[in-house]
Amino acid sequence: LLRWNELKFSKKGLPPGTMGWPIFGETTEFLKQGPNFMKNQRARYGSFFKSHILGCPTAVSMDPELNRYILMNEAKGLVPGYPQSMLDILGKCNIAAVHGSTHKQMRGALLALISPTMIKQQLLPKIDEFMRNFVSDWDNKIIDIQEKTKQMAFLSSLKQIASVESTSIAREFMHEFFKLVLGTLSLPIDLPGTNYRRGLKARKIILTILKQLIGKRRGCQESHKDMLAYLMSKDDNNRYKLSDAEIIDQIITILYSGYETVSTTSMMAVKYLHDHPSILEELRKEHMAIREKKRPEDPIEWNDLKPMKFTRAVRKIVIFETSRLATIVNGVLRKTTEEMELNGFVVPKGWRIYVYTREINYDPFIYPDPLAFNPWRWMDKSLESQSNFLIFGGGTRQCPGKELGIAEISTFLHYFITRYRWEEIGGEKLMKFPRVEAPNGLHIRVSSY
Ligand code: HEM
Repeated sequence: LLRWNELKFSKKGLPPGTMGWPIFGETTEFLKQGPNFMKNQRARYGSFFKSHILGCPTAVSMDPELNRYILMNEAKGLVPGYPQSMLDILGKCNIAAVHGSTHKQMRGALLALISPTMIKQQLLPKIDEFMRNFVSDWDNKIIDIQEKTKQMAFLSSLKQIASVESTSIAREFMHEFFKLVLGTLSLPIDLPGTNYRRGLKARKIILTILKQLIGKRRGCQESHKDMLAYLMSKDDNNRYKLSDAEIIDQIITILYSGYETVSTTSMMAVKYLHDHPSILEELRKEHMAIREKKRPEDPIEWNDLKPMKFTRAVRKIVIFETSRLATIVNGVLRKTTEEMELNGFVVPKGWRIYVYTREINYDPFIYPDPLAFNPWRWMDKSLESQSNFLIFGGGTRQCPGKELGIAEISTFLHYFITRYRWEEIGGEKLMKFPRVEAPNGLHIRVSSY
């Protein structure tokens, strides 16, 4: 069978590599060996090789030049290649499901919602209020920081989107949203009891909740200041007039894209800071200095996040060094809409392309002593502007939520480290691949500082 499968994919010009078993390909090896699978294949076949993983013939690129080309050239037929289960559940108007002018329209509408001006004037006050309340009653408790950061990422977004907080709607929405996320990461088998089926059901319930919210807003005179109000606004300030279906998928996009990225980065920042007490102390000193200039009820403002020397470093600690070392995002997926030549090889139509960026994070030439948690390396600004800095993706789909994500995580850490000290209960497993997660949670004992 292995031989037969290799022959089936031995068309002239394809990139080198192996395809594994019919149907299953090399998925088991990929998931079991993790990053070593990719490293071994690269050692044998070079930085551009073929494989068959997660249900699709796939060309894997670990070549920096080629990665850049792929990310910049969506118009040449290199469109997002996320799994069908994900697109079914996230909706037809989801940003990863649309291309060309529709993508421009949806991305433009999103950028207008989360621009620096919007963050400064509207979102940060909401984030601040949310974070200070969210961490307010953790004293003397044992908490699962993984569970808490997941709730934090979701509920903070929901507050920014629809000013909904700690109500029964928020709880129901969160419950369904967690099922939706699981569904997007599962095999698309639509049978009773599968995560995929549950995810589709959760989408239906979420649609009903959002339609009711939109209907209520239309029926009342009260004015709101949140993302939903902006999306629904008919005045000239809103250049992008979206249909209700588009508004709903846009909201699901915002919730989904900022969920695992923000929650996992926050959890891992708490973990790394716990493991590096001297870095935590330095960080805390600076944050205490911000607090001392304020009354207890004063919020964190844009200016607190921007110019201060150390807060700049905080941004980097939480986002860049944590994302680099933990590799929150292993890479991004594209697919070919037609047969094309890449690096002198032929990639057939419909193949998936895995722009696998994980190994860049541990390249000792870019990051000396790459396995050390050393936030100060990011004080050298040129690291961030390098073309192989792909923590937030690159090209036409580079993350539009970068500043918002940074603002959320920074504010969370501000309130957490200025109010509390914490210790890990210890001994809990932490997985780094294929996703960063603590299968049994990450429990910490929190006490006031
Ligand atoms: C630490 C936080 C974050 C990280 C590491 C991160 C990372 C990424 C990466 C790697 C991509 C590229 C995906 C691709 O090329 O296919 C991306 C795209 C995207 N991100 Fe983020 N992200 C973060 C936070 C956020 C937040 C808070 C939002 C909220 C709105 C967001 C919204 C998006 C959207 C909508 C896209 C798709 C853009 C498009 O297709 O045009 N992200 N992000």
